[in-house]
Amino acid sequence: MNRWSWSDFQLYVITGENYHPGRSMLEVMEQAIIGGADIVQLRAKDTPKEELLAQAFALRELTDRYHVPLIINDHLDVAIAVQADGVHLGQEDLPLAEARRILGPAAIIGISTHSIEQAIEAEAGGADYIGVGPVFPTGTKPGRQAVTTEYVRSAAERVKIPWVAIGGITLSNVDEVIAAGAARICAVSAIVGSDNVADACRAFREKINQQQISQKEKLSIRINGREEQTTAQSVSELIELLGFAGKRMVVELNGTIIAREAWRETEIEQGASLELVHFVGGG
Ligand SMILES: Cc1ncc(COP(=O)(O)OP(=O)(O)O)c(N)n1
Ligand SMILES: Cc1nc(C(=O)O)sc1CCOP(=O)(O)O
Ligand SMILES: [Mg+2]
Repeated sequence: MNRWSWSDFQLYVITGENYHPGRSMLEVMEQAIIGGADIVQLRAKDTPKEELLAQAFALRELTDRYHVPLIINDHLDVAIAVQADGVHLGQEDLPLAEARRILGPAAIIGISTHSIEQAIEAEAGGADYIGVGPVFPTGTKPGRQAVTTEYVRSAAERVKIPWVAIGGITLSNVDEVIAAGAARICAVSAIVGSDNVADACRAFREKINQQQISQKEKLSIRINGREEQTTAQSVSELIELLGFAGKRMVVELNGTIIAREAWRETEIEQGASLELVHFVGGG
């Protein structure tokens, strides 16, 4: 069965009421969902509990209508009261083990991490996903040191559970974050502060999808012992892309010499190993 699972999410949108004066949290988040937010978090740091609870009930009703998972930031009691799908906890919030004990195995528990050590600890502790950030400095969390795309790169290499890049991510810098290995993006200001929230979400999703398509199309191969990525599908295409077209070459593919006449129909597959010898000069 090909069912969507919450962990397939690509775009995670968090509320940020200060960013949209004159528009309600609900209308902004509905636009975010229409534009493609596939997971939503209620985060309202300075809102009194009673008001927060009312917002959570309203957002639960909205997210249920669109079948989008709802995460509550910090407050387990609110998450339980509104039957949210889970909670998001920071390094200084309730410990993960306590939250799991209270919420049970079905709840989605996300943990903020700011280093690979914290990521590994959260993964080992049973987190369902982690936040990786802040990638860039952000006014939403002023004074926090940016972890840079270096941490995104380490997360891409080492974290096995779903993880989402967060912090100062905009349409102008998201390509860098995706190029560093992020498959999931989270944003507050760049989305809820946008004049057209739905279009902002569409644009984020488009960027995530574009990068993933081009990553998928690339093959990892070895050329003369070096790891390379290529879009070439045949030996002749590879020779052209490398700028050797028309040159005198010997091509060995996976230990077999390939005659020039066979270059066009000889396919290059994932993991192929090539030795390319280019003869310089005459004779
Ligand atoms: C998806 C996601 N990642 C990180 C955070 C930040 O959580 P925390 O460090 O607890 O900070 P506050 O949001 O509580 O100020 C998040 N909320 N969501
Ligand atoms: C809430 C939050 N947590 C972060 C973390 O790194 O843990 S960064 C962040 C702010 C994200 O907002 P914006 O998209 O406006 O930068
Ligand atoms: Mg928190």
